[in-house]
Amino acid sequence: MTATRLDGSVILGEIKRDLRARVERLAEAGIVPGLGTVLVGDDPGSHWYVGAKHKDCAEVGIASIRRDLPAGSTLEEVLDVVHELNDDPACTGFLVQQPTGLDEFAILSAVDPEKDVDGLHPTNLGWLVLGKEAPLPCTPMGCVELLRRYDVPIAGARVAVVGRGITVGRPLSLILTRRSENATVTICHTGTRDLAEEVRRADIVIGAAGVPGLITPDMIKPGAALLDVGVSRVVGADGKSRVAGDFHPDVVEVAGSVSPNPGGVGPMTRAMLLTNVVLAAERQLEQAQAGAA
Ligand SMILES: Nc1nc2c(c(=O)[nH]1)N[C@@H](CN(C=O)c1ccc(C(=O)N[C@@H](CCC(=O)O)C(=O)O)cc1)CN2
Repeated sequence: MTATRLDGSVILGEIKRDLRARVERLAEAGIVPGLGTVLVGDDPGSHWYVGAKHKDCAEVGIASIRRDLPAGSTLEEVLDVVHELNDDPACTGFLVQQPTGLDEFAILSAVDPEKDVDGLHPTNLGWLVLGKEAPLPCTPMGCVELLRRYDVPIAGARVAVVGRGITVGRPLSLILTRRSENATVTICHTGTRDLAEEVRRADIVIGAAGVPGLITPDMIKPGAALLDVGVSRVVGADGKSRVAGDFHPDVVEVAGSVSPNPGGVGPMTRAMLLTNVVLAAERQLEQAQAGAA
């Protein structure tokens, strides 16, 4: 079987084109969306992610506000920058790049929920639980959008989400069980008695455990769609570091479709971030127009 490649880079390009048109319409109304990022420390991966986000913004016409803090910054110093961005009218939405090595809950809670383009503020996660509209987390929405764009049936599908983290596994399972998605979801984690059995039943498998090669070909139902969210770094026999996903590479022999890694869910995470920034700006325009009427 030759698995279809669920190419996130191609979809990122399409989404950027659509967003550029929406940003132009906002500009006609006098609004320039602005994305703020807060980066703590000198982790090369985090620097790459933040740099990529600002490059994406430039291509779409979104202004960039970048606050880089040195390693060893305190929680208070990070919170000062968060409060500054909460109050900055040029900043439509912002995020604090994770991990910071600090109290992530205190940081997430300090972000103005209306500017929370990561969709990870407790209030916004609460709205998701309640089924109300609010900014949605970027990686989970990226997974759903990737499946939609490649016409992978979601309604009625059995989905195994491997990983129960706050940024991916848990919110993704909530999104997939909304009426608009209508999937049946099993969340697998370190306490799952028989991972292979749970995964083998699934039409769609999301690997979000961060354990390289955890999900092997014998666990895959023939024809299933696989999304790899794992971004562990391993050193190969050549001594070079590379990204290793949660799926064993040979799963392509059994699956119907597979997201490459890199090039799958990562670019979709960036696409959803841009979408959240534009949506936040559109909401702010609507509120301003309603206030003026
Ligand atoms: N505040 C947040 N922090 C983090 C998030 C997040 O959603 N919000 N997610 C991850 C990192 N992340 C976004 O910030 C992210 C991950 C991957 C990519 C990406 O495009 N990856 C490329 C390959 C990169 C490589 O070669 O290493 C790909 O998959 O093709 C973008 C953003 C943790 N922190």
